[in-house]
Amino acid sequence: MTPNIAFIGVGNMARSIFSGMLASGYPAENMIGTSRTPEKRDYYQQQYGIAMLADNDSAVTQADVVVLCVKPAQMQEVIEAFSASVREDQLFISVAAGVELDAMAHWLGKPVALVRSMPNTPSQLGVGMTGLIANQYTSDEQKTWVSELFSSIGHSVWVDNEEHMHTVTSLSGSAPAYFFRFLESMIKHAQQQGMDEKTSRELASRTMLGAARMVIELDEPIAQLRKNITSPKGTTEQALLSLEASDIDKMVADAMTACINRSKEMAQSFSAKKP
Ligand SMILES: NC(=O)C1=CN([C@@H]2O[C@H](COP(=O)(O)OP(=O)(O)OC[C@H]3O[C@@H](n4cnc5c(N)ncnc54)[C@H](O)[C@@H]3O)[C@@H](O)[C@H]2O)C=CC1
Ligand SMILES: O=C(O)[C@@H]1CCC=N1
Repeated sequence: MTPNIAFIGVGNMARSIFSGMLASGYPAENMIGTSRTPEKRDYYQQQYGIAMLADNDSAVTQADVVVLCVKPAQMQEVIEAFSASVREDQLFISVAAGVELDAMAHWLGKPVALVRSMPNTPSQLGVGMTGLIANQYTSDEQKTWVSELFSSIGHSVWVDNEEHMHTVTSLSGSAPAYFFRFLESMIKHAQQQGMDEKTSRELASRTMLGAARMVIELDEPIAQLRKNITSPKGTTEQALLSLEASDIDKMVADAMTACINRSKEMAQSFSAKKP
């Protein structure tokens, strides 16, 4: 039987997950979403055909699996408000950055299966990348089901140490934004050279896609793929020398460290809210 899934707090991430699931054939009649905003409820219900409710408690009651998609700062209040309706046969999956299993288990108040995930927005196209970790009440069967769920919207990896979720956030959860930012700079510069936005966007973004596919599909070191493009005394060499002069390793390490530090800071502040 297909499990009923409730998405608590439908926004960017919930939409990315359920639209990917719908595209891979998960039935809309087995999905419920919640939102406090009437316009959003109407929009998602009409656009995606899933039932949209205002009441989290009612959505949780109807669900076999509950996907918690509110912002990290809202998680405690939202979970505690429906915790009386939690059943021990349910599976909870959180997508929130920086909210640890321990804190969520405490707010849920019962020994329930709980998975912390860190997905990303490419999930909406079925090419997401998700990091996962489960608590001690999650069975192997439930873990397999969760792997299958995230496989339907891309790829997933389990980590065995929750500390690694900070690194996952910096490598895949937040990272589409770094790549978008890099593309924005490239497209802006091409436009400064007089090329129109549409043409520059197509050239740069299809190149990013092609480069990523080469890394994934060809069994070659990334440095070798780079060297294959870099003719001695050629054009690429000059671009790469310029990136090295700007200390690209440091720039990237600083950005990832800032992401990791914020994730750790959030984990600390949410766990501190436990009595
Ligand atoms: N956007 C992204 O790329 C990623 C986001 N995440 C995580 O996903 C979660 C959601 O992020 P976004 O979707 O970007 O935020 P969002 O703001 O687009 O979505 C959150 C939604 O929750 C709704 N909401 C707030 N309080 C509610 C309540 N009491 N009852 C029902 N709905 C309520 C809001 O109206 C909003 O539509 C966060 O915890 C974030 O850390 C994780 C990975 C990637
Ligand atoms: O920026 C954030 O906090 C969320 C988590 C990963 C991507 N977006």
